[in-house]
Amino acid sequence: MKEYWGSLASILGVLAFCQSLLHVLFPPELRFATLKLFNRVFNMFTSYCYFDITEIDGVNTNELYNAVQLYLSSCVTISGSRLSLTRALNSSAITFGLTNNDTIFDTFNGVTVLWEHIVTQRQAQTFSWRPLPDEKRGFTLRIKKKDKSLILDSYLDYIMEKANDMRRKNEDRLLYTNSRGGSLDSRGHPWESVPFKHPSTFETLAMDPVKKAEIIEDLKDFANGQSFYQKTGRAWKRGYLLYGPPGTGKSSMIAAMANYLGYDIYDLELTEVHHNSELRKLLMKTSSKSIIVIEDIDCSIDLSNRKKGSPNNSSSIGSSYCDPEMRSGPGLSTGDEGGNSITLSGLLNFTDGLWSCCGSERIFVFTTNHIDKLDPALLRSGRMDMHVFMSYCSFPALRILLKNYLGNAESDLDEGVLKELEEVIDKAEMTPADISELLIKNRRNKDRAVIELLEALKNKAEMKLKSGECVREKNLNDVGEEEEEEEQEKRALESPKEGCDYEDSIKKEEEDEEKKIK
Ligand SMILES: Nc1ncnc2c1ncn2[C@@H]1O[C@H](COP(=O)(O)OP(=O)(O)OP(=O)(O)O)[C@@H](O)[C@H]1O
Ligand SMILES: [Mg+2]
Repeated sequence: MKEYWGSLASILGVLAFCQSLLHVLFPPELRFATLKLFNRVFNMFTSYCYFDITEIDGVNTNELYNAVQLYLSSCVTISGSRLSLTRALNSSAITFGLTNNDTIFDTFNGVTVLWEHIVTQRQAQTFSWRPLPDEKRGFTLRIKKKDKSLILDSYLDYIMEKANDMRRKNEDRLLYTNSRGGSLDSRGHPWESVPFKHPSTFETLAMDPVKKAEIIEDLKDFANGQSFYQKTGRAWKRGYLLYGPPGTGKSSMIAAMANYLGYDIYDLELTEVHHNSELRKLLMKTSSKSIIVIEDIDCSIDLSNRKKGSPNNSSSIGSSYCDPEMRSGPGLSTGDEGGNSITLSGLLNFTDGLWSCCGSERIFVFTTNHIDKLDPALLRSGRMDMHVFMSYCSFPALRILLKNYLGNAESDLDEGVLKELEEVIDKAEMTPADISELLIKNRRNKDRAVIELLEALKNKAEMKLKSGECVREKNLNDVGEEEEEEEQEKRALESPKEGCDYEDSIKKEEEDEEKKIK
């Protein structure tokens, strides 16, 4: 041990001697040039190149530093011996990062690179308009010289993209509304937002599994389809029309879509928009990766026919959304694209015109209870690419609801009861909303819940059957009466005798009248 300390002391002595020798040989003005020279010589012999990404670039925060930090948090496993944890504002997720002077290897396109997180104390505070942190932080990226041209640009692009994705997923998503009308907030923004916390997912959504899988696949293709849309010259957007009776899950489906893709939702209240130009401004202020929703579109705007009511092929709504008389009045619509009122054409341009392409990766979803009321122009592919019928509860959908509310695995349910449910469910025409209510009420007693549900379904099916029979009977009676009336009319027309009688009686009446006058 004594020897060890002895040799260490002599090494330190030699180093101190070298340092003073350097100071003598290289005065300060030469020192920098010498270091540069050393660096060059070192660079000539090393097979690596190094890139420094500092946290603060001059006085601005370096975006790339934050992106790298976030990106590396996806490479660092929780098993690491020491990790730094962060939770950003508006985020419910915790991310892991490298601590001071830690290193990590990453592989991109088959090339392995090394990242080092370097933290040093900042020298005495230099003058700055903005207070700088005490620590100087940065990442150093080490890449083999031969790989530099192969991956550097694409690797950094990939990191930025991945980090943006992660940031979006970690951040709470927002639900925007234009309920303030056309007025802007202090930042000139027409949308108001609240955190979006709807728990609906495709797993909890009760609908036909085949249709559900089709929609999920479509959404996945859309979200991963940037190059496809670029290649085919199409705007990167997609339209879904959800239609069906109330309580069949149209709004729940929108929430599930947003949760699946991690998109924000813009809930557009058309009745609050008064001009086409306002509609355009709202569109311009929506962000990419978002779902723009117009619920109950048939109630918000007269979409019966573009050609009807206006000389300019536009259906007017203006301030008269709910007044049928005013709605159909042709004089009301200016059809003015310049923006005196919202027109159907304005809405069509909103979804499919040139303006619809400002921003990208956007989904339009319209919902309605009455698809037949919508103008075919609105429904055509390119505007509404996928029409999804949300039907009354089917048997596969019922299974999902039972699992959601009662936690019933299929094996828990009695075979006989299942069979009865299957037989009666389609005849009952009950919505998932109605069934959900029944199940919530009895969720603490599973057996009772299933029995009551079965009873309710049977009653509803019976009522349906009876009302169906009544309607059929009434139709038959109506047809019978109509036929009889038709027969009488026919007879009246065909029978010349009856016709003569009628003429005779009129003649007789006239003669009586004359007699009276005389
Ligand atoms: N398909 C479904 N899957 C799961 N839950 C559903 C479904 N349909 C309805 N529900 C339940 O019923 C409630 C109402 O459903 P939702 O608001 O999605 O119906 P909707 O079709 O949008 O009705 P409306 O046409 O009246 O707007 C939801 O909160 C949800 O709990
Ligand atoms: Mg709804």
